[in-house]
Amino acid sequence: MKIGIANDHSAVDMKKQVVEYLVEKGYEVVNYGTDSYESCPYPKYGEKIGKAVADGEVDLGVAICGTGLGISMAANKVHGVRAAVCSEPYTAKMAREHNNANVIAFGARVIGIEMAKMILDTFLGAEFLGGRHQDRVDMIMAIEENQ
Ligand SMILES: O=C[C@H](O)[C@H](O)[C@H](O)COP(=O)(O)O
Repeated sequence: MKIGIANDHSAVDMKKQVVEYLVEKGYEVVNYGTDSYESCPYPKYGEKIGKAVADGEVDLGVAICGTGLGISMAANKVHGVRAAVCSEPYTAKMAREHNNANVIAFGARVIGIEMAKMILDTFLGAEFLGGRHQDRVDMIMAIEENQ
């Protein structure tokens, strides 16, 4: 499975640790930046990871900023993206099983690397359940179509 990852300046160190972890686990990881500590706008990186997922360059995305909020908001503006901010594993599991999230986001200023690893393990190990959840996800995507 190919995982894309993008972050702003607040999450460079966490991104490096996450990439190392995912590569160790056997995932192919594509880094969309930033790798600089210089202040930068999170919407740029939210759009990058959103487009990478929407265009099928990667199977799933990881988005990290200070809180996970801004970068996920930006990613969610890309057609076809369902980005979910998670600070613990239960939400990460539901994000995949119920919401078919294709981008997971978290905050480098909110959680530590060990929690990030647990969240990623849970998210990447879960599968969309379909059924009644498919209808609801279809309704989310229909909102985009109707704009
Ligand atoms: O949602 C936004 C993110 O948490 C950003 O990482 C944060 O706003 C950046 O803040 P600062 O410019 O103070 O580093």
